[in-house]
Amino acid sequence: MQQTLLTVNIEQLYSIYQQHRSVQTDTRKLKTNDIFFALKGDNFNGNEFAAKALEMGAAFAVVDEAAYYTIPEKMMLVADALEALQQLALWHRQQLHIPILAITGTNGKTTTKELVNAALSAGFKTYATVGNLNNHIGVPLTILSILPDVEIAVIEMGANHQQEIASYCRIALPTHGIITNIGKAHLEGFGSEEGVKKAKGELYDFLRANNGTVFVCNDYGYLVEMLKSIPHIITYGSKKADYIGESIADTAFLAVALRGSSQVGFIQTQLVGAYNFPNVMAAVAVASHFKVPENKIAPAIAAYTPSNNRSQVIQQDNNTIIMDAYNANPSSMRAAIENFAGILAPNKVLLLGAMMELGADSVKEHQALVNLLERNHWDAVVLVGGDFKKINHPYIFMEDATAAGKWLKQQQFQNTYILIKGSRSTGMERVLA
Ligand SMILES: CC(=O)N[C@H]1[C@@H](OP(=O)(O)OP(=O)(O)OC[C@H]2O[C@@H](n3ccc(=O)[nH]c3=O)[C@H](O)[C@@H]2O)O[C@H](CO)[C@@H](O)[C@@H]1O[C@H](C)C(=O)N[C@@H](C)C(=O)N[C@H](CCC(=O)N[C@@H](CCC[C@@H](N)C(=O)O)C(=O)O)C(=O)O
Ligand SMILES: Nc1ncnc2c1ncn2[C@@H]1O[C@H](COP(=O)(O)OP(=O)(O)OP(=O)(O)O)[C@@H](O)[C@H]1O
Ligand SMILES: C[C@@H](N)C(=O)N[C@H](C)C(=O)O
Repeated sequence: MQQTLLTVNIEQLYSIYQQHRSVQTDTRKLKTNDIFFALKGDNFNGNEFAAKALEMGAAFAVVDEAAYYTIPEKMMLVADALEALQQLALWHRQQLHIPILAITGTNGKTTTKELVNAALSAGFKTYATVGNLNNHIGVPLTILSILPDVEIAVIEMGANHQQEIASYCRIALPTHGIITNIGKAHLEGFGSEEGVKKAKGELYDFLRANNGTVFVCNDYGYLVEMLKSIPHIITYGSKKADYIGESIADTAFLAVALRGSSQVGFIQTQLVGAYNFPNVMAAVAVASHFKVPENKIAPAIAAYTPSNNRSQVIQQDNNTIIMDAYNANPSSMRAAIENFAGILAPNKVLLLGAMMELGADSVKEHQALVNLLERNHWDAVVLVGGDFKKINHPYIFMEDATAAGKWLKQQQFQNTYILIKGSRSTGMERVLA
């Protein structure tokens, strides 16, 4: 059926959305009455699934190829289904008169988002990004999941190139923002750490131009330098800040003692690593600012347990395994190794997978990690795959995580702390499979 491509009739689409309030881009996850958006990806053309989505019980489908506009009464044909999804999200955002806190940064976005959401939920009806649905599809899907009774929303924004955070801000219209930190990740797309700073700074640019509020870790001079002309600034950190805490991290799990006038008190977290200190403090600052009762903040943060191989602690026989295999980049690797070095434990072993998406800096960054490792004594170090193969080091090298796992089983370590970390695609969690 030949049809002219249409621009989005946003009011009609919004009226359909208001009847169902559930949007899906994947037939494999479809629920009855979802509105299906046919996206194009590397492997499939979502348009091919639109009719099937309706058969499966979708209420409506948005397609962007005329050949698939086969059931006009239940379909809308638009020029670009992804753009339609983003426009619908913006329209919905404009109907929500609530604070929206955007969180970006190199490391700790998901953990900070979860902690902030946990702390805010102790006083408000909240909605937060699920998992790390933080990109050009995930951000609009997150906004469209905010129901009318939500009082505050927390939205994670990821990026691997310039102008990406700016584009998400134009959809989410955040009123508040956090850049967790700036480090080395996705250098392939950002070019350099300076490029990462510029890209993450797009959140501050938006808040600066829109009378927004920034929560910032005052310990990071490079973030403080970026705050010029931000209308409202709330600081947290280990000294000289609106919310001051002390990190107590001599066991695997971080504890934080609040100082100054805060009544939040002492927080025993279930998070490994002193590097989670600013993530916890961000949650304290946000919840306190929004006036969540102070006696409810510490229990809410303490109850949060990480998942999905993000710094999870696993007891196996009498060994303690820190499974941090969700992702890796030079900054988070450095933080994890330095934290591991500081843990008081008799025996320590590291299995580290290669880091991805580092472009021209990749070999240099892998070499820098080896130099860092060499500053400490370890009982064993296994480096796995990728650019670890291209550098000189005194450690064991394995081609992949499966081989590293076989090696680990043969060792029969006792009373040992074992750190497992690597980029997503190295799948270092397979070491324990
Ligand atoms: C487009 C899409 O949603 N793809 C998802 C799909 O992938 P698959 O390979 O199977 O299919 P296609 O992409 O080719 O599919 C085209 C469409 O067809 C649909 N479809 C396919 C088969 C079928 O039987 N029925 C169908 O309806 C399909 O759903 C598509 O709409 O499935 C995968 C498995 O579930 C998904 O992983 C894949 O999702 C992609 C990756 C995606 O972008 N999902 C977002 C919702 C999201 O937010 N994902 C996050 C990861 C975000 C991330 O990596 N963030 C980075 C920084 C951001 C960088 C940004 N520039 C970028 O490039 O993304 C970070 O470091 O944090 C997540 O899933 O966790
Ligand atoms: N504040 C921090 N500083 C350095 N590294 C951190 C920090 N917080 C978390 N990490 C490291 O990053 C890993 C992933 O944490 P998290 O998922 O919260 O980050 P993220 O920025 O959301 O990553 P992604 O965007 O890939 O989901 C942790 O397991 C830990 O190794
Ligand atoms: C998983 C993705 N968000 C990410 O962090 N990528 C880095 C390069 C990784 O694979 O660890």
